[in-house]
Amino acid sequence: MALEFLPIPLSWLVMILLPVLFYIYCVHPLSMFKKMGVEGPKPYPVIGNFLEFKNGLWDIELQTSRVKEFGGVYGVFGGMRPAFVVTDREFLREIFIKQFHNFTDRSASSTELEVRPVCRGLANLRGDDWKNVRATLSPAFTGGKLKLMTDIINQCADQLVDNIGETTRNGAACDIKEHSSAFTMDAIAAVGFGTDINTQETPDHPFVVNAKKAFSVNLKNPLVLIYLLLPKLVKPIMESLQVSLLPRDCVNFFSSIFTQLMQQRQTGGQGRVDMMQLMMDAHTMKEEEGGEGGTASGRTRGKKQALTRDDVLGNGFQLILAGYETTASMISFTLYQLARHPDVQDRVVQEVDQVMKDRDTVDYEACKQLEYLEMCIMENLRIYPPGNRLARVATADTKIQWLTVPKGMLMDIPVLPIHYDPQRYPEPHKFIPERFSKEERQKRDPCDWMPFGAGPRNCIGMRLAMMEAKIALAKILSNYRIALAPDMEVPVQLSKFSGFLKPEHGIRITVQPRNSARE
Ligand code: HEM
Repeated sequence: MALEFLPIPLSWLVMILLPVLFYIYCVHPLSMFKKMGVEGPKPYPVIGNFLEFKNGLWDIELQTSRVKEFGGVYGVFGGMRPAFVVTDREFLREIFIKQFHNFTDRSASSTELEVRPVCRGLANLRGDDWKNVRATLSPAFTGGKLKLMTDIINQCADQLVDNIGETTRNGAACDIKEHSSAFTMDAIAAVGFGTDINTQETPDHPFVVNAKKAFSVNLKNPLVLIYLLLPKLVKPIMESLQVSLLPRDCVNFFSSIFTQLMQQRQTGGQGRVDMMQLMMDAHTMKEEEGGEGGTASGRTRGKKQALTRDDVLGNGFQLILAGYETTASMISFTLYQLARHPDVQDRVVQEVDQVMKDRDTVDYEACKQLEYLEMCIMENLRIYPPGNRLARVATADTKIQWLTVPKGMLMDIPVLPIHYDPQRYPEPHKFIPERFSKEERQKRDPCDWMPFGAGPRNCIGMRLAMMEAKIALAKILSNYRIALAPDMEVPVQLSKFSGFLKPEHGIRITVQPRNSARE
């Protein structure tokens, strides 16, 4: 075909233009790091360095070898998106703490999907919007509020102990990951949102089914892959179709749950001071201001921010999910470690017995006294962090030592090579709780242990998660001696492409009721 005004046929023009465009958009940008004098593995057009993940996201050996080869700061392309991979201690301190004002966000507006209500969750917010919503939600996690939550969490933990007893009757093994997940779901729903859903009794409860769907997103999903490779290109399409990375039915389920909860709280409330109520108070502030349509600046009052309906739905959804699988992994993987190290288990049991001698419930004070248990949990989180990457985006052009960081650049922080660095942790594959004694912790750099992130934008739920884990573990160990089931693989096989820590075949344990149980 020839267009009259063209000197050459259109097909020729396309054949010339396509390679030129391909070069401009997919080849030329890949020389960026070379020009900056930053090393890194060789990227390929379109896929960038995605082949680095061909063996999965939990390949400790490969990630550690990359740091050895290229150093503590190197460049990669996630698809066509450039990022600095940072494990150097000084650089980490600059990003997370000293220059936090230049790295407040986790993703850039040009790549973050604006699909409501998911995009309104705290973890996705940027700039002042993030700062204000964080100030609104933070009071839900103070020591005073945590104290009020211990009774409910203890009740959930009692149910957990009973359920373990029930499943393991006659010496059968149980998957402690499944039990822990049901426990953490009940606990977060009750303490955060005042709903008693009792998923421990009903394993196929819609809360569990839908929450699991939210965690099933992984790199095998073609939609995720296309978005990861070419975010800027695919973002407008996904936004116009309102497609988020999470399954629509799961988003719809939780949106309808939180809409009902909002209605309940509006018509009388339940008198609780929990995450839901803090959000509702901030939402009422919104309505007093006259509607839902305000801008971030218009919605700001002091530091706390009035929340729209989407804000409440997005954050409700995110808080439930953030506190569910992560905390369950922490509990079940710690039990896996204790089962593998009977001598450590003995010491924890001794401490638990001592602390629980005059108590029925693991109260706030007891949690503080369970110091050796805390060391075990922390060492387990070093070896098995529930998430393995952190992210920050430069919100302004800046410099860190010799490195020029342009605005919009993604800083990709892989937690595994930091946690398995023999300089930071000699014999890194060994489970040694003593690494987290008070004295050792005081000596340690804040960016050497990052299962909960670091700096002002670290995990908002860290203290709640630690408290839940201590209560559950103390209750289990007061009642049972635990061992790995004969069919449990050692070391535990991880689900390679899951973004969150996941045992491929569960964590199977057997239990022996202790004589001193519930004396
Ligand atoms: C073992 C349990 C948990 C682990 C390992 C964990 C881990 C993390 C990590 C690594 C981050 C990112 C931090 C950063 O970028 O520096 C994060 C953020 C977050 N976590 Fe957790 N988390 C856990 C439990 C919880 C719980 C129980 C809640 C709430 C109920 C929660 C809510 C959040 C929220 C809302 C954010 C976003 C914070 C922000 O952007 O300001 N997490 N968590």
